[in-house]
Amino acid sequence: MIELSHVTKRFGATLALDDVSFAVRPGSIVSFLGPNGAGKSTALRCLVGLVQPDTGTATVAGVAYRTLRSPGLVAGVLLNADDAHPGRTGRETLRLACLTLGLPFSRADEVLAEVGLSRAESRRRVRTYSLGMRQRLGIARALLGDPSVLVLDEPANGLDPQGQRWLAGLLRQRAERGGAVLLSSHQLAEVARIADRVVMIGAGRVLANRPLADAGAAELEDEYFTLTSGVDRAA
Ligand SMILES: Nc1ncnc2c1ncn2[C@@H]1O[C@H](COP(=O)(O)OP(=O)(O)OP(=O)(O)O)[C@@H](O)[C@H]1O
Repeated sequence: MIELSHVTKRFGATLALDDVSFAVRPGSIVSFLGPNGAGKSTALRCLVGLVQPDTGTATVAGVAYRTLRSPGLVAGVLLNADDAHPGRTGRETLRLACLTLGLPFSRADEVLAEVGLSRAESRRRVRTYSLGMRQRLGIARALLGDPSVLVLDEPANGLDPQGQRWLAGLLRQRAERGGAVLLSSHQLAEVARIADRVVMIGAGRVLANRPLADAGAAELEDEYFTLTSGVDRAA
């Protein structure tokens, strides 16, 4: 379970989040949608303890992320595909993470295969990776501890169409195994294909929180533009 409850966050004069509440239940995929500056990343950062809400609570698996002893075993997080050190290989990056999480090195090779990074690619330095390859490495890092919660900021960014389809399948598998998946996205077609629910946010406020059911990309696009058209950027 992922839960934000009445979260408000102000940066100086900017009200980035205004009484934001929503939950992601086990077994479901929720997509977080909103214009640039709407507050999506701030909400995700609140969830993983990188931003402290002014009021309200943000929890994963029922507790504040920063109180978890081995967070990577509970919640897999991808906030920025450029987190990995450019001078290390993909495999070294994951092996280091295995050490932190107390996992055997063989787990690094398992997730590398799962995200489709080949043996040769995993032995190249991250600075030589394309955006899509860095994104796959970031997803591998999030999956390493086989967590029941995934928090992913624009995970499909840079993935080719095959990669996007692969990601959709992977996230669906995690949800079917009882995982709670929260991802932010700007790609409406991807959201319509992947998610069970959509939470739309504008100027820090939740504008809609509803199941997607059979809604297609066109319907979602209409709703998105209707809801966000009158909303100013966070101010
Ligand atoms: N550390 C910070 N200091 C000052 N303002 C911030 C900070 N972090 C975010 N903001 C502001 O808070 C608002 C919400 O930003 P946020 O990054 O959460 O939006 P977003 O929905 O993720 O946008 P995008 O789609 O462009 O990634 C913006 O006005 C942004 O400028």
